Amino acid sequence: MSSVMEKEGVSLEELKKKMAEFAKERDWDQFHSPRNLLLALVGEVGELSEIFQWKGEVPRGLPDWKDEEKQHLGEELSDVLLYLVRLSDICGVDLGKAALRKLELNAIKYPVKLCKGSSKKHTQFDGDKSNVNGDSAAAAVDQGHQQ
Ligand SMILES: Nc1ccn([C@H]2C[C@H](O)[C@@H](COP(=O)(O)OP(=O)(O)OP(=O)(O)O)O2)c(=O)n1
Repeated sequence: MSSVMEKEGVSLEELKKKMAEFAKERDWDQFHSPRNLLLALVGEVGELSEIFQWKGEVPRGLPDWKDEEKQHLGEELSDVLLYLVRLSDICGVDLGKAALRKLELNAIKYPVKLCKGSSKKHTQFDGDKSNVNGDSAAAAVDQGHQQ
């Protein structure tokens, strides 16, 4: 166990394999259907939200939180991540690739020159709307990948 906890970095692929092993050893594949995993994920997002509930805004880095509170936060964040990784796997989606593609789409939808310092949604930008059309952004990203 200590070797796992001392590890510096972890990949989505590793988490995917560990979740698959975890489920297989327990004969839980039967329960890990897309819908069940989605509901479990949403439940864990609820548990994560409870940690922040009624606290008001909290400063970045959570400097005033006790170690136990931060550890609990790490556990709930992990539950969300693990169910998300498992849901993606069971749905046949390569989450790492999908996330990288989405980052590229986001960069096209939110060009620095239009949105720097603004939290507006891309549909609210003035100016060149051709830059912020989701379909054309997707086509541009996918064409780039084919070249
Ligand atoms: N059928 C299941 C049940 C659990 N888990 C794994 C994924 C989560 O990381 C964690 C969730 O376990 P619990 O449902 O016991 O939830 P918590 O860990 O949040 O515990 P509690 O609800 O008691 O706070 O266990 C899983 O993969 N498949």
